[in-house]
This record gives sequence, structure tokens and C-alpha cells, in this order.
Amino acid sequence: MRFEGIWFRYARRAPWALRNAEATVEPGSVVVVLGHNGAGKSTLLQLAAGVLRPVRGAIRDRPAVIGWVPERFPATQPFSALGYLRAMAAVRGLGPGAAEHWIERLGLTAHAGTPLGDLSKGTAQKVGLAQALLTPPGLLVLDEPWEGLDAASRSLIPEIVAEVTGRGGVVLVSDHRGEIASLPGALHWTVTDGELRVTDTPAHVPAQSTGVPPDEVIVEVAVQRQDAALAVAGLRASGHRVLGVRERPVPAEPSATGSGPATTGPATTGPATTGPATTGPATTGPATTGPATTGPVTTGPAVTEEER
Ligand SMILES: Nc1ncnc2c1ncn2[C@@H]1O[C@H](COP(=O)(O)OP(=O)(O)OP(=O)(O)O)[C@@H](O)[C@H]1O
Repeated sequence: MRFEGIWFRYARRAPWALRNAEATVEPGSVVVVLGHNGAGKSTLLQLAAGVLRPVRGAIRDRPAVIGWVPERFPATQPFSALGYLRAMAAVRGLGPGAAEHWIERLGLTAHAGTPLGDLSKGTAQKVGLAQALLTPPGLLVLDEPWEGLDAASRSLIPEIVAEVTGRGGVVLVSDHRGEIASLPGALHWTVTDGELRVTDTPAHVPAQSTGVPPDEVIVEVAVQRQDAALAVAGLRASGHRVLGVRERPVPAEPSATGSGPATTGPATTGPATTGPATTGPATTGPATTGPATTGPVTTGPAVTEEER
């Protein structure tokens, strides 16, 4: 997925909330978007999700299925938690059981019958997360997902992130609380006063930060694009940890840090996997492309004017 020269502002003469953002994110990657309050993180994430449209520039190769969890889940609708998720599942053409699965998985059973408006912030946040996951997303956008979650629930986020990237999906997540440490291997983008900098590319992620202990090695393999999800699942089933899925090999010599595409180099290559043994054919970069079909929530999309 590529951000090509994205400019955005909320009104015709308002200051630019995002200026000329350029970046590329490869299939199977996690990007943590860092920055101060008001820097433009949520704006960038909403553009990524297709909730906002760029005033200038374009987002290319966005996965077809998008899950978006906004910073604040809009809990003002006349549904119970389960009723809401069932309605969202029905909208997406899912059979019975999808809502119940996520109610159980996210520990929401005790709140299934509670009206959305009566849920605590953290519980409402989990309902927001559940709706984004009803259909497995190729792009999952999480705006401050840890906000309001208790210690026991926080580990859900890395688990879910790993599941999405393991299928070759992309996860963009904003973080101003320093929870980034729980997402080893994540890339870092920093937004400062509307300017996006890619502060960590795959070539710059030290092996240590991918959480590879000394008794493990990283094995890079390439597989056919269409086999990626299966290969990732196979590697996991064999007890290996899949660190990522990407389109291109990491350059031998790290290039300079700075803004611009997250990776460079010719196409192909699979993800890095770790484990005691080398596996056979393995993983790689699926890249679902196509139009953005945001799947989530309840607030109406804030679509802006074409050009201001
Ligand atoms: N709906 C809106 N209408 C007008 N201006 C907005 C709107 N949403 C955000 N802004 C402005 O756009 C700029 C970027 O805001 P944004 O919410 O993207 O920042 P952020 O980095 O996500 O901040 P935080 O960490 O506080 O959530 C800010 O100046 C903000 O005031």
C-alpha cells in the first residue's frame, strides 16, 4: 500500500493537517504511528482507512477489506453489544456465529446484553475491535487501541496484530503511550506537525527488536504470492514464528533513514521466519489490492471536498 503525496486539511482555509505524506507499507507489516497530540496521527490513519479522502495525492494498492477501530468507539446507538455485532455481521453477509465468536474471544460475554451506551470505555473499545475483525481484514487500522484496555486485555492487541500480518495483512496502529514495545518488529512512522517521516524501515529494524533470541536464526524464503497465507499458516503450525511478509528483500546495506518509501529494492522474497529448523517452501507477500471498502463502525464517513 502506498501513500503518494497525501495532503489533507479539514476545511478550505484550515491549516494542513497532513502535508505531502509519502510512504509504502509492505504486506505482512505492522506500522506504529508515533507523534504528539494533534500531530496528525488520527488524520493519517483515517486517510489510510478510507474514512477521509486526501485533498491531494492518492493511496494506492489498499487492501480490499479494511477494519478500522477509531480512537473513540461511537457507542450512542440503540444496540446491545451483541446486537450491534450481529447487525454488523449481517451487513457483511456473515453467517450466524461470527458475532458470538468475537464476543467470546474478546471477553465480552458478560456484556453481550449491555446497551452500547452503558459500556465502560475499555469494553466499548473491545466492541469496536470486534466489529473491525468480523471479516478478516487485509488492512487493520487501530487508533490508540490500548486506550481504556486493562492489563489483561492489552495482550489481545499483539495477538490480533500477529494474526492479521500472518495472513499477509497490514496493520497501522497509533500509539502515544509507548506500548510499541509489545509489537516487536513493527516499523515506526512519526508524524510531526502534519509531516510524516518514515523513521524505521525494515533494513533498520535491529534483529534484537524483532525479539529473536540468540538460539534462533532468521530464514528468509520466497513463495508464490497466492500461497502466502497458506505458507504462513504452515510455518506457524510447524512451530516457527513468522516475523513478517513483504514484497521485496531487505537491501544488504541499510540505506539512509528518512522519509520516503519504507523499503527499496527489486521485487519478491518472502518473510523472515525464525525457529530451530529451516523450513521448506514458505511464506510471502500477498498484497490484496483493490478499492477501499471500509468495514467498520457507525459514524458516517467524513468525506471531504476533492480539492480545497
Ligand atoms: N474533525 C476535525 N476538524 C477540524 N480539525 C481537526 C479535526 N480532527 C483533527 N483536526 C485537527 O487536525 C490536526 C491533527 O489532528 P489529529 O487528530 O490527526 O492528531 P493526533 O496526532 O491524532 O492527536 P491525538 O494524539 O491527540 O489523538 C490537529 O490540529 C487537530 O486539531
